[in-house]
Amino acid sequence: MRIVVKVGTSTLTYENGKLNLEIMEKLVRQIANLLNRGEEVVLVTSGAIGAGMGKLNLKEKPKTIPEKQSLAAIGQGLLIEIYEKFFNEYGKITAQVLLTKEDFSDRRRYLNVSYTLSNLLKWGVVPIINENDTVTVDEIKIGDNDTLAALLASLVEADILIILTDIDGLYDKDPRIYKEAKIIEVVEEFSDELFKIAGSAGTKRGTGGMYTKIQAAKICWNSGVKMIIANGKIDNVLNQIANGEKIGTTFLPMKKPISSRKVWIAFNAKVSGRLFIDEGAAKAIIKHGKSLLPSGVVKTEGDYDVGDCVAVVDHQEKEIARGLINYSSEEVEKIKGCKTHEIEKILGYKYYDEVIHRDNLVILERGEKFGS
Ligand SMILES: Nc1ncnc2c1ncn2[C@@H]1O[C@H](COP(=O)(O)OP(=O)(O)O)[C@@H](O)[C@H]1O
Ligand SMILES: N[C@@H](CCC(=O)OP(=O)(O)O)C(=O)O
Repeated sequence: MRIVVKVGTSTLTYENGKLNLEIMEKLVRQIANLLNRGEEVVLVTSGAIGAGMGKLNLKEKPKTIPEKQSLAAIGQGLLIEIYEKFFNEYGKITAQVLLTKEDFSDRRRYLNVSYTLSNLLKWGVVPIINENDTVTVDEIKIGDNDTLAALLASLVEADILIILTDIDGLYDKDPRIYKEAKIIEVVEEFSDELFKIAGSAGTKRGTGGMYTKIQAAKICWNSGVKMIIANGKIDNVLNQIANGEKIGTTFLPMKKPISSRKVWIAFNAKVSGRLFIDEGAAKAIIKHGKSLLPSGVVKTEGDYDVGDCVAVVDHQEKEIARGLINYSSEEVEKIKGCKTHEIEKILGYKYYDEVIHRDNLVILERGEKFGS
């Protein structure tokens, strides 16, 4: 079994920002044991900024980017040093991998990451992954490790993503506000409605709270990866999950997940522009699985080239699909609203009949993404 384990800052650090060595040691021991059982494990760890704060005795997370990036640089080294020490005790080898959004959005880099991780796993090494906070600024940032872990789980085609946090799972209401909140044991079918019950981070140290975990669940659901949110403080939590015991909240994957290429288009590719389409075209691509023809395009926005990823927007300005486009923005500007047989007359050439072929189109209806 291939398992991605994500552990959050709220679990790894004490309120004073210092690392919780006991939790880290138990986590490493459990992962080492999973390896001994023959499982493959990728560890996505937060805590660099938190550990940096602890080291400098800062009580509040600083607001400026250079301060946060400096803290990440200080804390990341510390984190890895401790993980290495503990994994060494169990004779396991680790590899630090720091990623940015571009490693996911650039298809070549994406595939390279995938080959390297596959190789590390083949060698029985535990890749320890975090976002490269020291070099990423907002525009090229994934921003939270729940999403990063889900993208990775999809990339390595994991069987399961386990998100360890400081609460027992997803509650039907934010439990800090509602005392009567109940834990949800299983989510069989992902729905965007789930975002409504998600509150923000539980501690000043965490990022994103349940919202980003639900975002992660959406990626996993579409990619065919099971996801579990569980409390990182439960004894032997990873082994219990690997044994199939019911713990926390389980999100089952979609029965017919979308292909890995379409997952990449939907969740990883950089969106370079927007195509506004009419109601007829929206119906044709959503209900009948058709390609997008120039006749349905009403307006184009952004500067994109052939092969770039664009968002497809309906008459209510709702993003309903994403796809790789067959024409540049300048060409689409000229052929929008035209019949396919007119393309050649207008441009003097024709690459394709379709603006986006259905094989390169992922539908995002009601926020859910489906396709073949
Ligand atoms: N519906 C909900 N169910 C469970 N926890 C929630 C919910 N809404 C908000 N939370 C908060 O999310 C927190 C976990 O997210 P976060 O603090 O970002 O942890 P981590 O550092 O592990 O990512 C919980 O401690 C809880 O207070
Ligand atoms: N990459 C950042 C953590 C970002 C993050 O998502 O944090 P968390 O919500 O604690 O999982 C760090 O190492 O500090």
